[in-house]
Amino acid sequence: MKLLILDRDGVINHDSDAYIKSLEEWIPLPGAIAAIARLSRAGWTVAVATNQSGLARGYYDLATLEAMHARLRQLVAEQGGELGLIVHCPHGPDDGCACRKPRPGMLQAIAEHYAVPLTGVWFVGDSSGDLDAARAVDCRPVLVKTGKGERTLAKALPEGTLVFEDLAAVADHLLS
Ligand SMILES: O=P(O)(O)OC[C@@H](O)[C@H]1O[C@@H](OP(=O)(O)O)[C@@H](O)[C@@H](O)[C@@H]1O
Ligand SMILES: [Mg+2]
Ligand SMILES: [Zn+2]
Repeated sequence: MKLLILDRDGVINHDSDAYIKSLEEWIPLPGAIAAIARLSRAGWTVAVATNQSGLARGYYDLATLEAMHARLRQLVAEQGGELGLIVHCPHGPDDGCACRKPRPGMLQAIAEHYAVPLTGVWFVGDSSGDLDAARAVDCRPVLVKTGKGERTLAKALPEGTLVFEDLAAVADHLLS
């Protein structure tokens, strides 16, 4: 099974230090929807693992988050693709959950859902927590320069991290 796991904010859609708090604020990055659709049409299963501490912080509710994800699925479907499982961590930094990145709980949940091993599966993110979560379960850490990627690139990267301009470039590589 060709499985690719994506972070959401800063990889699929624009991110903001003020959080993405509404459907109107959820704006796909250039080429991101097409990248997911291209991969899906080529037989890849594309899943998402996203921290959403804004829920715990009360910035938005679950219905709003689900509206964003319904819009994401709709946009991918309009380009002939299908988005796989979306897993989110609703907790805050002090909740001590197992799912908030850099903990790998969401990656493990995705692997269990599809009954596949995580070793070598690419996890594409824009933050250090994404890369560390990948390393924790032997996924391949992949950094994109969108979202917080340039800030992340300015720091030391986990061994083996691959770097791409954006999600479109990741798709181009995987489909080449
Ligand atoms: O990149 P993913 O995992 O899809 O989602 C990140 C968001 O949940 C938010 O995560 C927050 O971090 P804290 O949760 O406050 O540490 C901040 O970085 C926000 O700018 C960002 O929008
Ligand atoms: Mg992100
Ligand atoms: Zn959590």
